[in-house]
Amino acid sequence: MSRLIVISNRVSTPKPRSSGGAQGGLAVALAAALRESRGLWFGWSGETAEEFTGQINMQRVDGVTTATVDLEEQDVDEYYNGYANRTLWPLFHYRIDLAEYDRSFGSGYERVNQRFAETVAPLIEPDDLVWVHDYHLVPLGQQLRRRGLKNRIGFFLHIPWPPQRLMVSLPFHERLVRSMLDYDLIGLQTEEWLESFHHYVTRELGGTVEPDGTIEIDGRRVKTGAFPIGIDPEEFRAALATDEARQAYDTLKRSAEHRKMIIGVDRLDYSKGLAERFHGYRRFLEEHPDWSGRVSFLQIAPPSRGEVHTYAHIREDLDQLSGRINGAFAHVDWVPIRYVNQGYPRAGLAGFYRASDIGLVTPLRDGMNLVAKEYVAAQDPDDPGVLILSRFAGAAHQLGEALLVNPYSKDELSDAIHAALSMERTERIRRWEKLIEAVNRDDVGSWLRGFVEVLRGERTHAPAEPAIPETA
Ligand SMILES: O=P(O)(O)OC[C@H]1O[C@H](O[C@H]2O[C@H](CO)[C@@H](O)[C@H](O)[C@H]2O)[C@H](O)[C@@H](O)[C@@H]1O
Ligand SMILES: O=c1ccn([C@@H]2O[C@H](COP(=O)(O)OP(=O)(O)O)[C@@H](O)[C@H]2O)c(=O)[nH]1
Repeated sequence: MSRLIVISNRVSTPKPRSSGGAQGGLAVALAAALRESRGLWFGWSGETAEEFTGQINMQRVDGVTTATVDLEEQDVDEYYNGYANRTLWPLFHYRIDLAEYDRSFGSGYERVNQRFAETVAPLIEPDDLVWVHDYHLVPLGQQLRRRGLKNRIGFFLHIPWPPQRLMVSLPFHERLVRSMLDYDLIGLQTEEWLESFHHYVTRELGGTVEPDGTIEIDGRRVKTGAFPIGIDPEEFRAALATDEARQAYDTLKRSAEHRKMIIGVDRLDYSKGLAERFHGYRRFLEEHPDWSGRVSFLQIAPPSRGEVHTYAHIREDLDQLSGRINGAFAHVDWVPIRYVNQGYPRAGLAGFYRASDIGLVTPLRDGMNLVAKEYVAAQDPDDPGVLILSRFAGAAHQLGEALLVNPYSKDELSDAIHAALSMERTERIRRWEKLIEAVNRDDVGSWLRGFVEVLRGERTHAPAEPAIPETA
């Protein structure tokens, strides 16, 4: 079997199983594939050095080899904080109003992609299968080809692909997309993003798309497909069975004092629709005063990408917004919103999800959203909670039995919260059974196998995606 080489901006260094170290499903699944193929995971260490030396820090933990490099501060500013998170992230989440372009971001991005390529290329053997991840590394395949690599190289984008009319607002967009033609396979999360990508390729590059998703441009053929990422439901249920999860469950239940609990868990990111969610909850409190003191909303929002100014601003906005809502509606013995700017380990989150009657997952745009799937996996089959899910999250394509909402509409959010709080147990069970079936079916293992089999040429194209229902 050929070795798998995974390349991504961040590398999740495995924690020894003996230490009981918790990791996300993605890291666990990739680690399993890397272990099986005796492969390698390469990326940025998350650290900076005064000068880029290309010195690789190799580690081998539980049969998984990781190789990381430090970047210069200027690299981090221009590549990670700059082009990746100030240019591509907002644009790809349809926020051209927030997208910034600076020539230095573009050159920093190219420089880091070149540095990654020159550092990792000597570690790659002729039979290896190379899998590049995400918007930080779009041109990496091209850089590897320039260094003579003939291997099969695949690329998976974890975030949405924007409509062609937005994509063209990116300076030098054609150059970026043409660099992708050096991959053998390009994967997106859903058919919707895949369609946008195909649309761009046909309209802007004059390419053609064959029925199996292969694109052809100037004699070059690249396979494309939708591969929805998932969680590892078994691993998540195991997290739920730990003492840490039980403690988290008890703490939240005790603090709720028989009130209904609503939970949101998101990185502090404008794409997650947190302000709109708070406004929707406020609308619910205004429209349903009978629920005053009988429901509590816990929003967990760990800070993210704090060096990017748009992220610092949302933090200030949400502090004010939650304060205003609590000021307007709280009683001496009840606050409507508990807003926590801190991250929790997954086992703790599993307990919090289980203790909550509603999972409120309302991003304005999201490649997938694994929190939605984790919330479903954590529920009690005999008395499950209700998932309220944005129709603009990739996860809505698989989780059509959630209450699907337009996250921009306060009214829809308010109505959905009311419907969820009033939903009969039989209806909650009926919906949850469909949801858990989808979570189990489209799990992280089938995502990984699906992509790798097509990249290896063992399968011709991605499995078909079930149609998204028109109504919730
Ligand atoms: O590495 P950070 O800058 O701290 O950001 C965290 C990750 O955010 C993005 O996640 C995406 O991937 C998820 C899994 O496929 C998906 O469910 C979610 O919708 C996406 O937003 C980003 O794409 C990752 O590279 C980051 O590591
Ligand atoms: O305090 C927290 C908040 C989030 N997460 C995890 O971070 C991931 C978030 O993934 P998602 O796809 O929902 O969004 P992203 O942050 O990747 O855009 C999920 O696995 C969460 O369980 C976590 O471990 N602790």
